[in-house]
Amino acid sequence: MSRLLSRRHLAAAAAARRSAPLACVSRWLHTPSFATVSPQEVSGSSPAEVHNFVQGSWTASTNWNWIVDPLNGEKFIKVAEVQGTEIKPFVESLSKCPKHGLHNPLKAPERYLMYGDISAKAAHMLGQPEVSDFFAKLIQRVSPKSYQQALAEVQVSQKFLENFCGDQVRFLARSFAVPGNHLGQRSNGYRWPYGPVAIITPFNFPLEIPLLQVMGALYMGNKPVLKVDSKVSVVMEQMLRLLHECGLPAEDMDFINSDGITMNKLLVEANPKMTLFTGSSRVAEKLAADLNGQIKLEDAGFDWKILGPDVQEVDYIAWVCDQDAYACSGQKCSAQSVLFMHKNWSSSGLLEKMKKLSERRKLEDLTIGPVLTVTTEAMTEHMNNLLKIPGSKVLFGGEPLENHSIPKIYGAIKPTAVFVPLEEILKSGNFELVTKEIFGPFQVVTEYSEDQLELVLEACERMNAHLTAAVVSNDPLFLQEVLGRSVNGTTYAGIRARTTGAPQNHWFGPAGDPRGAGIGTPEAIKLVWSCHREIIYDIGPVPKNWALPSAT
Ligand SMILES: N[C@@H](CCC=O)C(=O)O
Repeated sequence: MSRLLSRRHLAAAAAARRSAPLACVSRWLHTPSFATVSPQEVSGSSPAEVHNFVQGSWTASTNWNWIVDPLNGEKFIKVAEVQGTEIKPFVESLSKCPKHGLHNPLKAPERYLMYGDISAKAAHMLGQPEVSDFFAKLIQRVSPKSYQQALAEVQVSQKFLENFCGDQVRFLARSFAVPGNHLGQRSNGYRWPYGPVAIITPFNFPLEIPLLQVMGALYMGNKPVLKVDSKVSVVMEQMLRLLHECGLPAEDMDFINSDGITMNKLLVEANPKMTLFTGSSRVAEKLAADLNGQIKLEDAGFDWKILGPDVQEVDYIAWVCDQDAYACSGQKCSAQSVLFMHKNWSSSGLLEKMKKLSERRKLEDLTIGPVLTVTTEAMTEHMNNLLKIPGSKVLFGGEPLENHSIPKIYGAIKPTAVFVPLEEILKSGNFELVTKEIFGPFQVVTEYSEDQLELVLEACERMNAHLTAAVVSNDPLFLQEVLGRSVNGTTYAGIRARTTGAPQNHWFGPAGDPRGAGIGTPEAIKLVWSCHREIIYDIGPVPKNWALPSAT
């Protein structure tokens, strides 16, 4: 089936190349060898197809789910979504993997080296300009963001793969030994896989999140089934083809497209030993209950930034605020949702500069664009609710984007900032509303005076998701105070602090929740994708003078 399908694909691709006009031919010439789509060619008249991969083969399904182009509403990608009645091969595939995994420190250790080699090849391939360009453009088609933002995602993924070349995968599974109490006894601590696992990832980082998580799972010896939001799964489908070309064994992981209900059914039936979920808190809580807590989460964040009393580098900080709140149209789980500004900044011109920067953003280059999970009406309604709070006002934005063909199901709004007084934010009737995460280009701004830092810290304490944060100050005592009394998992501190743009070398993940997952670093991989196993060797000899003790 696999060969058949991929041959069929290649034939179709070749036919497309042959019949294409000259401009298209040159685009196809630049399409990488593993690819079955061309980012420039995908359209209503030439739709892309996304398949599933299970038990070593590419498969279709009885049902195609059409994805619409977020920029014009045209049906442009059809995804073979597995139905509830079709999950058997996926259940069987996962159950083929034992709990002790495909490899572990005492079984098939050569596979750690194999994954070092696969990573080296994949890093090299992804580093080729035509390949990174291919992925950046494909990301742009399904999760509209500027070319630079899309490319950054590819570069983070490429560097991550470089980090785990050579011996670096086996070093992830480094064990330790502690001397025992008597001759022949010692304890060894090992990083052990979970075996069959599942990964569910969202639309906003179509490559970075699924790739980093799936590779981490594989490195530690697990067999994952991966489900990416169907709106963007074409990107990871193409990446999987690249990985196969780089030597990823076909049986090591499965790739499924389905709706949430079918995925839930699969999880309940296949019973993976660990599920990693990245996405909304609502779904996260449901999964945690359905899967009896066998889950790790990287859920939403109402991420905050505090500007300290020392006003400096206003232009730079305005630019970072603009990037943090509005790059990718605010659709990063790390996006700045609230800005606490010390009163010293009021006369610095910061807010005017932020307004000017937000006005540079335009749909043509996707520096602002469609919001995939919140409609324009919902964002406007949220803003109007905030405006009912005494003392609140629109600082800038607040209007729908104009002259576009973004379909109604998606949102389209100008970068928006709403001011709400700090005392009002803290009132119990308002707090939930003000700290509701809007996954779009939307932030709340407030101000605090010297004696109100307590209130700011109280607000941060009362929030219930603690992903990223920024403390913008070079005052060491201020930093110490704020950092010592907060919990966010990825916190930037200092005058250049930001909330977004964590590369592969910064742990990225929430803190303050025992289910919190991380992504990117060796620590994140070890924590999420392996558990501790201790083997206590006690091989003797039994002392010559040993005598039977009395009963205890
Ligand atoms: N690197 C991205 C987050 C990726 C999510 O897991 C950011 O910093 O916004």
